Amino acid sequence: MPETLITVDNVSKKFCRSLKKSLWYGMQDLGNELRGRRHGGDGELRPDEFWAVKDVSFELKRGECLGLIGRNGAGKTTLLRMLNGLIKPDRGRIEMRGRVGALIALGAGFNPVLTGRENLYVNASILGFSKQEIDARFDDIVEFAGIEEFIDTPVQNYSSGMAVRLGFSVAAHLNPDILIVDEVLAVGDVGFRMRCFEHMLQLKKKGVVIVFVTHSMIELPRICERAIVVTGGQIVFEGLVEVAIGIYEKDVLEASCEKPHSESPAWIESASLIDESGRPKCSFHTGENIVIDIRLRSRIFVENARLIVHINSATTGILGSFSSYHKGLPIKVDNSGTQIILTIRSIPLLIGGYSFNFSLYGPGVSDYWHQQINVARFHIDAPPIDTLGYGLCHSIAFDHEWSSGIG
Ligand SMILES: Nc1ncnc2c1ncn2[C@@H]1O[C@H](COP(=O)(O)OP(=O)(O)OP(=O)(O)O)[C@@H](O)[C@H]1O
Repeated sequence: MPETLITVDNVSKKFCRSLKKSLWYGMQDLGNELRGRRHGGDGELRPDEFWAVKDVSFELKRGECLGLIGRNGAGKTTLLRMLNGLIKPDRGRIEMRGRVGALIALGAGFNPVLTGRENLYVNASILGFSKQEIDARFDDIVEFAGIEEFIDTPVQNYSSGMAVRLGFSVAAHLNPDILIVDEVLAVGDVGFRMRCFEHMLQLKKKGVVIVFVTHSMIELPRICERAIVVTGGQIVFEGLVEVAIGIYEKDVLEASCEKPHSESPAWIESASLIDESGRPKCSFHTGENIVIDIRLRSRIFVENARLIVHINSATTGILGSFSSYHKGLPIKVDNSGTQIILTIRSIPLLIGGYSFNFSLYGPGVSDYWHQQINVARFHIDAPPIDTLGYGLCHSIAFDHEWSSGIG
């Protein structure tokens, strides 16, 4: 049985929205602790306090990689900071067995006035490495970070990308048993991020436990099989990474149905995805046709209205657009309603969550009438792996083929 390296048992952390109250509560808690009483952290919330992390439990064994995903402010960084021992939970227990390498905040753990070299030695010696051990690893760390020229420059003069390069390199090269990586990695350029992923995969093979926070649903399945979705500080899902991504994307795609302006002559009444028999449908496979039933209505008879439809990925934004005007379809609308069918053939999308934006315009350039954002949501299910050809990845399935020959 692989050894459990991280145990998080019913952990909660609360914060206070008001700085003044937070200072006052801090003093109260300290007084209580000195008098040997339980501090306020154990009890219920006091005015202006809220749970940033609530009743979170999970375990990670050697060689496992856990993705932590959730909207902004969901509590991911707070959880990582507790794992790294930077802050104490108010309730619950965290056990970390082994050496922890962490990249949590930009430049975290670095003293800005010290050079990259000095910071590297300070960090490594805090982790228990002798000077000889650091000397032996120094070149690898600096070479991986790709900042040889700047290693004797004070870290305060580093760009954010350079600080992240050094931070990751130090955390990942000092024989960690546990590696904690926050989304700061996103600051690095694409080439560096790819090298980080390669390195993380190698560490994982060696049995290192990785906890990885990201907003990139493309990167996540590359190293994690399991993920936790956090909403409002609580775990709403723990399990297969593909399922977790679907749940997260549903949470991210907030529909916004704008009310039509009172002076708009026409508006979008509804837009829904249907199958061949006209029944609602929201789950598709790569290569299927998608049929959208759009209903418009107007106060007066209008001719030459224009409809523009955008297709969105939950994680990468707008992927493409369809314009009735550019396809030469003049739309007529009256107060008995108009039905428009848009068929998108052989949808070239891979697994993930998607939605549409609909914008209705009049015949004039500035006749903006009505818009609905992130509606008609749908999901592309995992395609058979042989049609995908390169594993699980949230993106577009390009029609392609390979050939090879010798000489
Ligand atoms: N020191 C603090 N004092 C008060 N509130 C805090 C503190 N640190 C974080 N918070 C709050 O706790 C909540 C969770 O923050 P956290 O940084 O953990 O979210 P996150 O999931 O990492 O978000 P993001 O994806 O934006 O980085 C947020 O409402 C945040 O404002």
